Amino acid sequence: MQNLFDEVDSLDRRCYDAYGLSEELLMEHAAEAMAGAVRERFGAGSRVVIVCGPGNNGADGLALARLLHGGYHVEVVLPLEVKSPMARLQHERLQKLGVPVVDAITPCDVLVDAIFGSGLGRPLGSGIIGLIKLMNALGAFKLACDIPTGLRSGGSCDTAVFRADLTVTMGALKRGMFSDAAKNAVGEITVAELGVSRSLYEKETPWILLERGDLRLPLRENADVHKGSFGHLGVVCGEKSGAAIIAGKAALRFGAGLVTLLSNEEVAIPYELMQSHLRPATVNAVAIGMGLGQEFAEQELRERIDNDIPLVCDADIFAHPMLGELLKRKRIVLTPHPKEFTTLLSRTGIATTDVRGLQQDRFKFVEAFCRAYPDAVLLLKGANVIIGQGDQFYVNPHGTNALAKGGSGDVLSGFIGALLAQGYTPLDAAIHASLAHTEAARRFEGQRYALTPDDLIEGVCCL
Ligand SMILES: NC(=O)C1=CN([C@@H]2O[C@H](COP(=O)(O)OP(=O)(O)OC[C@H]3O[C@@H](n4cnc5c(N)ncnc54)[C@H](O)[C@@H]3O)[C@@H](O)[C@H]2O)[C@@H](O)CC1
Ligand SMILES: Nc1ncnc2c1ncn2[C@@H]1O[C@H](COP(=O)(O)OP(=O)(O)O)[C@@H](O)[C@H]1O
Ligand SMILES: [K+]
Repeated sequence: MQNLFDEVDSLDRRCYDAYGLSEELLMEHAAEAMAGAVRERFGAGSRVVIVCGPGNNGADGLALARLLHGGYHVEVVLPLEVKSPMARLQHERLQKLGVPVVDAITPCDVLVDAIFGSGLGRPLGSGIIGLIKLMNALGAFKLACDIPTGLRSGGSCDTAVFRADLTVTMGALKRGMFSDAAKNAVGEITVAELGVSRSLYEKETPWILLERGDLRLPLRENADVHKGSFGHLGVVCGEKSGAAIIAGKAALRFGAGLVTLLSNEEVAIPYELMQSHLRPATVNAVAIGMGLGQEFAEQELRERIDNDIPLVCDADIFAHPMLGELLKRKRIVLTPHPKEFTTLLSRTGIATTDVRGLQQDRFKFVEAFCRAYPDAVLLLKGANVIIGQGDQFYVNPHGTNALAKGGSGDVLSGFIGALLAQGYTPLDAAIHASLAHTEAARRFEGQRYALTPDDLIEGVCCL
């Protein structure tokens, strides 16, 4: 797990006020970290073009130019007037060293974006937009200083955004770098320590980035066990039975001792799953919503979930009349995709927004929902999954675009249901099922376009 911050200004200030460090010292460390990243990947003499903006992001770039000049063939491009005091100081130093400042970007091995960082405060002008498009079209290795230019701190992107291969971010990980839109821009991310170790630079934060190694599988440790030891998941099987079948198969594969599809009529299902009209007494967790449609009358549905067993709720449940009733429950995991989350937000009166508005401010909307429903666990799907409960938030950035296919979400619901049935808390079930889901996708050996729900289900066999 790593910490995520919505701003680092207060962390920088603590370096000055509590640790007695100076802005210049922090900047030298920032530049040295980028220089290290270049040296690791490119030999002396390689061509490095550094595009520097008016503020301290530009100043970082100018300091980088000083560090590399002599060993590398460095050129600096200054599309805007150098403004901040630190940028002016670094610029003067470059002039004394004779580092070439050029008007146009020429072919190079490394292209560094130090135009804007955390200070991007208004929309990019057309000149900078054109420049970023040109930079993105170049074949060089692309390094972003702190944050790719065009990515705003809330995680939304301007008309153009620098598409980095590597972002060297200063001091700590910023939450905005883990929005869905940011995933196109940030590339690999490394954190530069700025003169004190990260543990001293960072403070407590409610936002956590999940790492692949955080995954806790439902391993079977005791020998004297039977199928009943691993829970019984009921999957409500509605109009589109395929969705419930996928979830059921996923749950069985992820360790649930028994899985029963709760259906209204006889449906053809794989032989390893069971089927029942009523909820068997041993069912200790229920998955509901996937492919539900209009199949059940409210009373019929209520009968299937009428005690306080944990639920995982997906898909059609967010538009269902019973939503309000379900949200009163204590043990519930909600797994909307962005469109479904806009429905959830509007039906709960928290916000009226469309998918575009939601995606521009995913973190804020998740916080607002979790404030209003502190018992519920919310898992907002997307390129970077957000999981929240109360005032604790986690981001799972490990999914790939191979998951962008019908049925991937049904598999996730099945995995969550399996962990609920095996006794995980709703929050742990959401976290570890999500990590298993993304890990299974990453380990798939075929092309990204080829991953099917069955591949994901098979994928959890060998994590
Ligand atoms: N504060 C610190 O202690 C450290 C800061 N560092 C660097 O400093 C950066 C932040 O520096 P700044 O706060 O100067 O911010 P930036 O360098 O990101 O940009 C601020 C400048 O750009 C202008 N600007 C903002 N949006 C614009 C737009 N759309 N079009 C044209 N001009 C625009 C502002 O008026 C201001 O002059 C970080 O991203 C990081 O790279 C690092 O050196 C590490 C230490
Ligand atoms: N580009 C992507 N990168 C990473 N994960 C993705 C991407 N697109 C979709 N996913 C994941 O795939 C799943 C899709 O779920 P959902 O849209 O509910 O599908 P369905 O309802 O068809 O099963 C979610 O877990 C989501 O986070
Ligand atoms: K930048």
